[in-house]
Amino acid sequence: MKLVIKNLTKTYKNGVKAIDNLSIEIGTGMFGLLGPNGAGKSSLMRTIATLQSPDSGSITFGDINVLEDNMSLRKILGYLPQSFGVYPKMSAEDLLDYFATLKGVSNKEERKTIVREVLEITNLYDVRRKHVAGYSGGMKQRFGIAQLLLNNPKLIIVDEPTAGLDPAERHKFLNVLREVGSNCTIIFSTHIVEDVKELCNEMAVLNGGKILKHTTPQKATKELDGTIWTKVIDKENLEENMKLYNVLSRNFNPDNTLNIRVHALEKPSEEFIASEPQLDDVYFIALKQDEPALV
Ligand SMILES: Nc1ncnc2c1ncn2[C@@H]1O[C@H](COP(=O)(O)OP(=O)(O)OP(=O)(O)O)[C@@H](O)[C@H]1O
Repeated sequence: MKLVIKNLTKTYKNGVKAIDNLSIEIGTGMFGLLGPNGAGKSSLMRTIATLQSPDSGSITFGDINVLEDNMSLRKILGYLPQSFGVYPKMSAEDLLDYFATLKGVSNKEERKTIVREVLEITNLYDVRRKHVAGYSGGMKQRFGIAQLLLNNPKLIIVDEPTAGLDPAERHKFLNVLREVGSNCTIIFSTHIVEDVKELCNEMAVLNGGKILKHTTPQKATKELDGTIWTKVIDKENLEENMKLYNVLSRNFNPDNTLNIRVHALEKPSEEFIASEPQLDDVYFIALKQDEPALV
């Protein structure tokens, strides 16, 4: 099923336009929504999840007119907000059983089956009797996925789920999403480029409430072939290099020198070395092109 968003605009009461005439189509699979803090990711996700109304525009998912028929969407929606709040002192198994009851699974045996299934998918079966309140950050996020899977959703929205997870937990979490994502639409927001690279078959860069680029990770990096260059510089020379070249990013080396990455159609000068394009480059180029020109 396809999610189709047309001319969506959302302005908050304080006057901030968080979504600005945004249009996009998202098909089945893992879709990564990449953007810096304040880009409008959560605003877009909350609007799709029917938790807030836009000023104007339309959203459809398959045959469902999302803005006019909230309930039909909610039945097939799984949503994991940025922070899920405080968990009661209940075991994961009991809490999921309770959530399943709330979601309308009234038959006890049916609940038992679905709860076991979602615990297994999220790798929490062995710790099902532990209190969710005592889970690690990564386990809590996987529990978040377990709860949203209870109604077998066709559209899953997860808002920055890897923020604050250590590398091992992040890896486990992404594996769970990968497994879940094969036959539904998952929209996954993040400011970690690596998440999108590892997980998503499609992606968009969002900033200022607008889609700056909609592409696939493979296509986007291929487009940059032959245009990314690196050079080692002394940190004192950064400003000068920033003036001369289109510097996308810089990293410190152990000897306190800097490695700069530059975008240019031709080799900018002799000292530069050609470099393989990375998804980070795609992200920084999209954001830079959106910057107002410096006067
Ligand atoms: N309830 C609200 N009332 C007023 N302004 C808001 C509200 N929610 C978000 N904003 C503003 O809207 C803009 C977009 O915020 P949003 O949270 O959607 O961005 P985001 O990309 O999810 O950022 P983050 O990664 O920091 O969560 C920001 O300028 C933010 O301050």
